[in-house]
Amino acid sequence: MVSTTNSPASLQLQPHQAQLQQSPVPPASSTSSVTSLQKPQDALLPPPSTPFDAPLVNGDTTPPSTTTRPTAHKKPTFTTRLSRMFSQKDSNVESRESTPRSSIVEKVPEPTPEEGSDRPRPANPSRTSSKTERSGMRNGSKSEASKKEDGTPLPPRRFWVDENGEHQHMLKGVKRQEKLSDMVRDFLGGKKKAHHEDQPLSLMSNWVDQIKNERHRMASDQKGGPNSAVTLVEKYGKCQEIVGRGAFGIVRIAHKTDPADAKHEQLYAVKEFRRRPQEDAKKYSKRLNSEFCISSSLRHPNIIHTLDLLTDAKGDFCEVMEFCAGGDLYSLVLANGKLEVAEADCYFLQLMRGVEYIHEMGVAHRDLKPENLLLTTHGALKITDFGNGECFRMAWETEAHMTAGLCGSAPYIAPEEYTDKEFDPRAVDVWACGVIYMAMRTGRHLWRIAKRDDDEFYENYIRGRKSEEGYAPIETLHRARCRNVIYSILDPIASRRISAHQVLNSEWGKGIKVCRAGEEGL
Ligand SMILES: Nc1ncnc2c1ncn2[C@@H]1O[C@H](COP(=O)(O)OP(=O)(O)OP(=O)(O)O)[C@@H](O)[C@H]1O
Repeated sequence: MVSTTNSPASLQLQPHQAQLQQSPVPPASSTSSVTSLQKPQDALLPPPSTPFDAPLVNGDTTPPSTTTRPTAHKKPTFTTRLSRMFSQKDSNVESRESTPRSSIVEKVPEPTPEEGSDRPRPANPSRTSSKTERSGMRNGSKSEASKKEDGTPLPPRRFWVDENGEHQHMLKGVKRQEKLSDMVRDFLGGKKKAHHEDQPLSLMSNWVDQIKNERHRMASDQKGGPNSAVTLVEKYGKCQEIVGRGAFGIVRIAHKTDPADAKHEQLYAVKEFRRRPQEDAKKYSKRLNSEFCISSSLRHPNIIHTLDLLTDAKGDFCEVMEFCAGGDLYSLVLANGKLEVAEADCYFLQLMRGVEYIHEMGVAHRDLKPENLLLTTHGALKITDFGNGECFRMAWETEAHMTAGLCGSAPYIAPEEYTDKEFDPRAVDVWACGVIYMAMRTGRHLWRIAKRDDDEFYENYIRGRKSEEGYAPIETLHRARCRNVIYSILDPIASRRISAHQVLNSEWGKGIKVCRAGEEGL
């Protein structure tokens, strides 16, 4: 039986994590120097960080250590490794299936002859299945889990399965942020520090500098006060609390009172764009317009709904979006450690639906990462931040344009981006989705950077995926059909990688249950 609650965070290692630790991480060289600052979740919080994030400019072919993207300056270099949080119990027990060797992902492109040995690995036929394991979590109503045996209240559950087999999410962004604040306080106060400082792939690594940096920025923000543009305020209400920070902008909640019912407020997220250093007015407005043009033309339950682009009193552009009160996926994983299997699967499927949709529309995101996946309180996932978005096919075209250059955050960047050759931007989005899925399932990154010479974890992966044993972190995904899809997504040969459409049509993809909120985007 598996708990479905927000289990108390602990610092336990999972087996594959222990295994990972045995491999010393190469000294933080190129990757550490491009570590990027992550977004804070609210005004109280320092920005959570992934240790190896490196936002890189589209078209920038310099190595990550010398990224030229101005946004990288917001994210300081970190070498300090802090602790991470893992669920105390292994709450991710999932079904083990016996799948015949031939049963791999449907419609997975056939390997090219020269790559024949490196293909989605067959299932281990010795794996057994069990009904209990298949359920993957404790069933029951929300109230059922509200008290412990001794009568003391349990923390509210973020995920559970109803008796009818449907699951539900209940996310409290603010609560999670409080938890993160506590963690920050602990770290600053010197508590819990040493235990896992040296975990190389921790999502929690390298916080301290970010915390300092964030405090500094918050102090300077308070001087300017909230956005006060009349038109913006009139249309969407007053911008108040900060819900997030990006590279050069902050995101606030605007509260608009319903004219028909003064008791009701409509909330919007307002992203304020700041000009990057060395960005002239023309470039600035072009950047924002292209982000706005892309995002406002997309309508899908799993894509953030962008409503408007306005300037505020200071002349800064502000993008108005629907507000997602559940926070972002990064904070969820950071605060809770690895997610439940069905929970992660639900988010993953929503992500793939969003990605399939944008690809059909001729748009690649090019910066998919948990920070850019927003959640509603009921668990609808929405892709946001099209600042690096790319139109690879115009409406009148049938063929996709290839692209070149590094773009995104290091742990999520596909290997072909490090080559001089042009590549399909859709495939790099799909690669990032595979890394994101693994982050949800393990609570950590697979590697710092997908470069064999620079990252031992990635090197091990490339070797492992060809071997009978497979790659340990992926092998912990007990369902063969799931593993096969993940291996097919994380195929280092981009031309062979499966598409979002194929993921959705795989045996595993078709079997994933999405919650109602996720179906409807509510
Ligand atoms: N619509 C929204 N609802 C709720 N929170 C949001 C919304 N949009 C953004 N946020 C929060 O703000 C954070 C920063 O937003 P976003 O990624 O769009 O900024 P950015 O400047 O483009 O970031 P970067 O360029 O660093 O990737 C998000 O990670 C999220 O936590």
